[in-house]
Amino acid sequence: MNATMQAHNPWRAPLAGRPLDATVVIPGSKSLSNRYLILAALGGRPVTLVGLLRSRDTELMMGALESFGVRCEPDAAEPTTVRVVPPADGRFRGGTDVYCGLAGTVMRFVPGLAMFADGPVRFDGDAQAYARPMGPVLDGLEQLGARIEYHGEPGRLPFTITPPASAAPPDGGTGAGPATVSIDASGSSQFISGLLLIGSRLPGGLRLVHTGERLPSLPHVRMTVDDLRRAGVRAEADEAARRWSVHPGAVQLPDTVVIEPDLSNAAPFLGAAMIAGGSVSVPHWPRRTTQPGGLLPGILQRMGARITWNAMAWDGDGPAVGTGDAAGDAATAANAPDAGTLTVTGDGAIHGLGRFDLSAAGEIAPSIAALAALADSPTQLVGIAHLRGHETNRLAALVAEIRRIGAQADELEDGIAIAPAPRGRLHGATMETYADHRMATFAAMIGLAVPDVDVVDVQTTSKTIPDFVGMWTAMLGE
Ligand SMILES: O=C(O)C1=C[C@@H](OP(=O)(O)O)[C@@H](O)[C@H](O)C1
Ligand SMILES: C=C(OP(=O)(O)O)C(=O)O
Repeated sequence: MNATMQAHNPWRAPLAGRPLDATVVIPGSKSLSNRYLILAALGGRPVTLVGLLRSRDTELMMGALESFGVRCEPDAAEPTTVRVVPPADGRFRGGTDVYCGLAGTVMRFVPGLAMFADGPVRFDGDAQAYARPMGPVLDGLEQLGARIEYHGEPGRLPFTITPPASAAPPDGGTGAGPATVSIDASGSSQFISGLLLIGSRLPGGLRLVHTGERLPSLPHVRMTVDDLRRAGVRAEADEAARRWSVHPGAVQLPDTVVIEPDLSNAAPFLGAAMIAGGSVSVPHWPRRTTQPGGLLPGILQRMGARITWNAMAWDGDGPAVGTGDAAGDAATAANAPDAGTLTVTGDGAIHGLGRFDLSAAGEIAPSIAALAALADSPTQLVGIAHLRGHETNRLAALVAEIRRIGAQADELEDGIAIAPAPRGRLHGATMETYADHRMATFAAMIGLAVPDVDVVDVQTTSKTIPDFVGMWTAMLGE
């Protein structure tokens, strides 16, 4: 079915007929995949990425890198293994076009690479991407000496970046000291990550100051710092002062990097166990992670789920090795593998969260909102004003779709208030998805409990999941 037919033929979300008993293998993390692709491109020798996400956002990233002269070579037998070969002279090709689609990680991370191109680079994306904020990351590049020409609205796609002659920032060009850049990243953590990723390639390194009141998605900034360190870069964070610094030097990932599953994309599947009852297991769940999806087990537990990791109970922060024998517990913890199987078990009862700050993990808000709409008490998700600049205005979209099925929801200044109705009072509807992958998985979750839910353009899930419908129906045993 092509995209036009999809739009006219919504997908009937399957109702869960019985409790679940499924294991779901989740593809690689979008955020880690696109960071490692960039760090590999900035290196001096090839890197093999194992478990790379192959979906629209990572294809767009690889397309962008290839237009700069980087080679991305998927393994013929295993396409999620990709060898990234940076240009021999370390210089990116300019005079080229980058298409960002609707991918925040492409539109906010790739402009920094244009600093090292040998000519101007023009950036464009989906019409809907023109609404996403871009200004602060581009202001940051201007502070580093780039020239930005906006072809539409200032601070938005499309635009052209002309790099400085030597990627030498005006105030740090001699390499004597770091360039200092001040930006307001309250609209997206990706503005910070996009600048930190290139900091070590600037002659004197980079000192970055966030001037705004709020900083969303802090785990994603920590992920960037962690990944830079993995690539041998000295990076420091003073989160209290909202300052980061990256020392100048080479970027080189290990020869092989294994990518964790996308824990945020696990949310609809794990949440399904709570809605339908029964269990859903996700293998390869890391014991420790920088992904914000690492907060999911704790949140789902609070909403009433029973959680285990490798058959050990979850204590809110991680696997509890609670046998009561302290010495034995310490030994078990030390010997625990780096990854194990996370299992969520539910009985259909879901508790609201009350007032809950989700600023650390805004990208899982749609999945939590689906659970909240089916819960037995209200939830207010706060700290997520910046969701208005995600793939769509997610606060408005969630309010519209929750009301459409007969529950109550209202936009707050920095979030959404959800007042569930008893499940029997909810009713089916054709649910809009606004070209937003997470609004499609939100609708699929609702459809597990509410009959006759049709999902418009379910294919939009391919932004970060290559075969959502196949995975969902397999989970349901259909
Ligand atoms: O750096 C990243 O990989 C991401 C950061 C977050 O962006 P925001 O800070 O704009 O929410 C997140 O929502 C997005 O899905 C991925
Ligand atoms: C906000 C998201 O994506 P992006 O990387 O496009 O910002 C998301 O995946 O929820």
